[in-house]
Amino acid sequence: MISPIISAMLGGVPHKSLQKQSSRYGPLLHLNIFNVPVIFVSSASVAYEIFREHDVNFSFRGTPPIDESLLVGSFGFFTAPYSDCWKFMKKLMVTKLLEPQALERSRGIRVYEGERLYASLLDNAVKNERVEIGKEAMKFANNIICKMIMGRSCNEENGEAERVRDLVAESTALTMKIFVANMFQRPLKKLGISLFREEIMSVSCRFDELSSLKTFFWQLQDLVIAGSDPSRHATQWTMAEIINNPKFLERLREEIGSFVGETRLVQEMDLQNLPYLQATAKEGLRLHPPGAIFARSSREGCKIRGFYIPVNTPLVVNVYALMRDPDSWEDPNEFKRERFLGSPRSGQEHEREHALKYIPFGSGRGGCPGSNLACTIVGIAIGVMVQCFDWKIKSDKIDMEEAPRALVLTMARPLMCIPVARTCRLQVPDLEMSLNSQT
Ligand code: HEM
Repeated sequence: MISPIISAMLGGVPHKSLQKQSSRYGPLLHLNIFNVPVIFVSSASVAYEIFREHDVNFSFRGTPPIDESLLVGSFGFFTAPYSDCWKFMKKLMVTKLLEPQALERSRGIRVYEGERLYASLLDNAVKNERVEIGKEAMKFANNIICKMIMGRSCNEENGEAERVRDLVAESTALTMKIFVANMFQRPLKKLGISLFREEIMSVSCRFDELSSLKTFFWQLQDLVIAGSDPSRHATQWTMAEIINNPKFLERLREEIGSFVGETRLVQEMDLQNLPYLQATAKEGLRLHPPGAIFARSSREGCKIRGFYIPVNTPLVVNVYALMRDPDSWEDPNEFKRERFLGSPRSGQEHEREHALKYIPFGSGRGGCPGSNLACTIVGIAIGVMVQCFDWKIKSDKIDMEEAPRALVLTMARPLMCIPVARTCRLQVPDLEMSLNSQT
């Protein structure tokens, strides 16, 4: 069984191959790979048990394989051990940037960037130019996050912004390698092998060279990477689902039309009144979670379902398999927004059930602190694209194939389409004026 697991991780589409192995051997696999015990989890009930009973024990992502690197060194949010320092950093980040009051203070930034996204797509539409949806979404998310952190977006004119976005994409593309290097570092160290060191250090050094980011703490660079790339993938996958199903597009447009109208651009404040849009984005994240797999490591020995798990055992949670688990979801492979519509149930039981099944933002103490911001970014991007444009594609249907060898769920072929401006009475925003009204 071990060799299919290794080839799953290094060869095909890892979350899918692991899902296949789990459906054959069970939702909790405990394997010894090159003498390294590894646990694979692929069902909601097992994940829930782990994060309910052993959350602190599994809140650490393991010792980074290359300590001096910016991407994996032990000072970032992703790699720092759970400690008072980590808790302090996280609290600071949440209170200053990500909690609802902080998001309220930075709302002007997202309104402005929404208008900028619209103006840029309108320009492409006038020129009948093809756009890569993922690139537009990345630009949008990256500008927002950089502005929220540094007070300004990166400079488009001197190529700085492009370099930052490329480095963010390169960093996420490296996650599979970092993941493997991290998991097998003990046997590799013994053999004197430092896997992928050169590639990781190269991206790290180029990040370090960027003068615009010099003012950042390392942790804030982590935020730029953690926030921009998943938002790009989430927007791209969900737009692909929408374009493939014209009825979805119509229904969303109807909703936006009836609440927002046709004379102003949809924005963040509207999202709470647009349940279809919210449900569409949620379902997009369920079916195509950008973080398809996440890994943690045990800080001490513990028992899970009767099995003893030794200290420093890597735990691999297959988010993708978990959110397509037929025991938790009806028609798990179908894009059904209805599952997130209807009267919201509240109370502990519902929250428990929800936490059990729906984990595109991870779980427990290491879970994503940017989930509210992420839902807003993805919601506005999709809202603007749906409200203002029709989308022409080359073939009848968009190919939904997933790229191989990626831990971040990536489309095998980027979504390219031509925006066609709709005949609505929307004013082209005066970006100069909006800029002055930003907080
Ligand atoms: C659609 C967009 C996003 C998705 C799908 C996503 C998903 C995730 C996932 C799966 C994790 C790992 C969770 C775990 O190990 O349990 C994570 C961690 C994290 N995310 Fe997000 N994320 C998104 C957007 C953002 C944004 C916008 C920010 C902030 C600007 C952000 C900041 C972080 C940070 C700092 C961590 C590390 C947390 C820790 O180690 O304590 N993410 N995210």
